[in-house]
Amino acid sequence: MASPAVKKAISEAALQYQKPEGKVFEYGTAGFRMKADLLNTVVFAVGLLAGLRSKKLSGQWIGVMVTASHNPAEDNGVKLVDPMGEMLEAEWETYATKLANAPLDKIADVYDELVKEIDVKMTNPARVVFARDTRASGSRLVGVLNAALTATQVEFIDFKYMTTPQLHYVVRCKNTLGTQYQYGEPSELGYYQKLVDSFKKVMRGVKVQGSLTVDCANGVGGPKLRELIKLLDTPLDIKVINDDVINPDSLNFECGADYVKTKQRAPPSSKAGPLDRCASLDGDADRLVYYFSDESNVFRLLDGDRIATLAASFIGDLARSAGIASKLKIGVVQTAYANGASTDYIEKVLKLPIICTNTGVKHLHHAALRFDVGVYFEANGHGTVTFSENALKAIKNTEPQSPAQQHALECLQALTDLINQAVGDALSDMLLVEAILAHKGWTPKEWLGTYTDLPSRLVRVEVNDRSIFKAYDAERKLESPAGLQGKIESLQSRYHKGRSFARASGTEDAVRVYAEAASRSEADDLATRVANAVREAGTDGQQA
Ligand SMILES: CC(=O)N[C@H]1[C@@H](OP(=O)(O)O)O[C@H](CO)[C@@H](O)[C@@H]1O
Ligand SMILES: [Mg+2]
Repeated sequence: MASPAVKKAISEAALQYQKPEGKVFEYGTAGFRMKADLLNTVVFAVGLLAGLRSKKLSGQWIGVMVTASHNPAEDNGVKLVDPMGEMLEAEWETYATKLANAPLDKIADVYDELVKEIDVKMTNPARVVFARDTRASGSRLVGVLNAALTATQVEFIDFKYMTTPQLHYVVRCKNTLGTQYQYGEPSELGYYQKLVDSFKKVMRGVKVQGSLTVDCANGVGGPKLRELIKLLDTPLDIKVINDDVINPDSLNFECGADYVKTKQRAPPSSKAGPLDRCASLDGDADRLVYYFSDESNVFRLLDGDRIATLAASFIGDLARSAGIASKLKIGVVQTAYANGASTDYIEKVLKLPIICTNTGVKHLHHAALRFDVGVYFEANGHGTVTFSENALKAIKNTEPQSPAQQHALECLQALTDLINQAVGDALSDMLLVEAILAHKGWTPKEWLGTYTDLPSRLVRVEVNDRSIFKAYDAERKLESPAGLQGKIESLQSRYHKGRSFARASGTEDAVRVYAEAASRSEADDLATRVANAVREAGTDGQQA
């Protein structure tokens, strides 16, 4: 039970805020995310829950990240990070939703009910670390978080500005400090040092060709990348662009990974020439996509599917050279949004198993852990590679019989440090891609040449109530509204290599339609037709 003093402190602190009328909050794919003006009471609730989560886990550090990633500058959001740097456990999402929707004059009672329901030992310590991206509303929201943590007597550290993956890193470091699993120094400098040291090891004997232009979405990734570059005295010529964090409106505006992926074009500000290697981060630097203009000035995208195939093929080759391929189950995790050509390439050329999961990295991460080396990326560029205990042991304990084998083992060892094990991380993924291209001696052109993407189209359809769109089979099919799935299947069967699906977005009030087919016009046509069918099904109820 919460003490009367704590309940009183919660009630008093809560009274400073006002709940937006008629708004129902839900902890979704990426925590809570909406217009920043509406978030005070939500952040307050998340602060309360973070303390409870830590107490429930005997005082392990819990993270709170204030960010709305690739959303417009006026939005913001908040999400919780579990002790090993993973996303919040699913069951606790419902507690977050419950607390966020509690009326303010009852919030202390709802908090107390949760303490009983979850069976939290209130005498346990509670520890929280938090950080935020560069959004203007961040400082106000961090103030609210501070008020909730103070009211519930939680020990906390404010890491100020950080990328989302940096905060995940710090959480994992804090909770493994002094153990045999110590992940690194729990500081921003510790994060850079780990990346820089491992990158140097991976790069032994190889050289990066040409420069890399990195578009930082005018978000927190810009200043952080500059810090990383300062420490990276390895020859890597990085040109940082779109790193304006002074003008708050520039965040994600006509730049960033989401812009590049959805518009399938480079940011207009890009001055890169033909065949120049370019990359874009998103607003909180957990997504990365690569691209370039070819000789005919045609834009070429190298998205998350490409990063996954590149990483899987490289790690597979290394495991063979290291003589441990038979001990490692390497697999790839994708979502329905993965381009069909990438799926084909993984199955037929790389000959690796694939798991398809629901959208949202927590689903992919979870599935990746079923492999010794689990390569997971969403097509939009969010992902990483996980290594199992068994993989780490095999890499560490194998006695090399030749210099080549030793080199491969050392390279694999360094990769386990270079790759962020907690969560997808644009800066870490970028160094990974640079290292692989250097090892393979590839320009982006050779990388693109591994397979040919099927033309695809993503359409956003606004409907009255997206909750009626219920998906199954890793969101590749719809069970309701009745009859819609049949229509989609009949439409896609009319196109060569046609594949289409629709699902309710977890982060926006819309239904997303994806379509791919053998040609651009067929993919566009299929997307339009399925979108029309979705629109009709979404308004049927109202017309009747
Ligand atoms: C098609 C697409 O890109 N969907 C995104 C988007 O989810 P939706 O549930 O589709 O809104 O935001 C998620 C959180 O950032 C991200 O994980 C996911 O990949
Ligand atoms: Mg992001």
